[in-house]
Amino acid sequence: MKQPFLELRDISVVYPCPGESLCVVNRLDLQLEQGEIGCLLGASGCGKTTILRAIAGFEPLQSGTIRLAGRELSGDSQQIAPEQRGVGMMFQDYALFPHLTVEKNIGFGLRRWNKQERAARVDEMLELVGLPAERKRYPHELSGGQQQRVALARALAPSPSLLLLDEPFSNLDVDTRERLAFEVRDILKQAGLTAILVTHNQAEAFAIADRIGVMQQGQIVQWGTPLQLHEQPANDFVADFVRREALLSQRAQALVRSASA
Ligand SMILES: Nc1ncnc2c1ncn2[C@@H]1O[C@H](COP(=O)(O)OP(=O)(O)OP(=O)(O)O)[C@@H](O)[C@H]1O
Repeated sequence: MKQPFLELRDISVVYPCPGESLCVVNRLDLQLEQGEIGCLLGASGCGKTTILRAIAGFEPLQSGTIRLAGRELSGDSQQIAPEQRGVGMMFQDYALFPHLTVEKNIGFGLRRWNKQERAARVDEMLELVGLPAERKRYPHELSGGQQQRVALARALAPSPSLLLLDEPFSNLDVDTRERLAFEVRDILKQAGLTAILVTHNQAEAFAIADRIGVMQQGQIVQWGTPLQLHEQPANDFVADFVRREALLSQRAQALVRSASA
């Protein structure tokens, strides 16, 4: 039987707290095929970031296994170090180096590459995110949206097998975040990358994801396409969550229209 590209099987993550332990991720399953964009959507504190940290190797599992591209990353038998997982990360605060130009920021993870290969890869990434003219600028000379595109280029440059995006748009204004969500989807699809995005913003999830997991208290209540969540919510919690934002994103509207055409 064909294995999924990314598989989280029955994983639990527990934080030690004074007097008791806090089970933040509770026997969770998740599967993603190569080239798919998954999204974990849920209220603050439901465990979204913890799942990304477990995939990246920063949080040990209490139980369960994480496999990527046929390799066990975390499980009973082994715990691969974060830098050996082939997993890239991108966060909400850009985390760009302020004293480095755009091209040096993008090339930062390629220091072991030879000079020509590194320069060619940086050029390719600048083209991909549409910023070749900004290559000599410093982060403070760019808009928030441009900075986030540099952060994306830097995360993609070493060709990770999987990209994790933790609330990447939350520091941006509403118009920019919606536009950038669509742009990022296009860039990821062009690069053929498998990715997981974490957000509590439904419009963002619908704009970017092939599959969305609605989370509640450390579990995924429903894992489905945007259309499935919208048309066949698994229970009242999912229905309320999906309905909560009165205006659906443009993509959700387009999906509903094309399905009923
Ligand atoms: N290192 C830690 N030690 C103890 N508890 C933690 C730790 N990190 C997170 N938690 C707790 O675990 C729970 C889940 O946190 P997590 O950051 O995964 O949630 P989240 O869904 O990403 O929330 P948000 O949307 O606010 O970022 C929260 O109750 C949080 O307070």
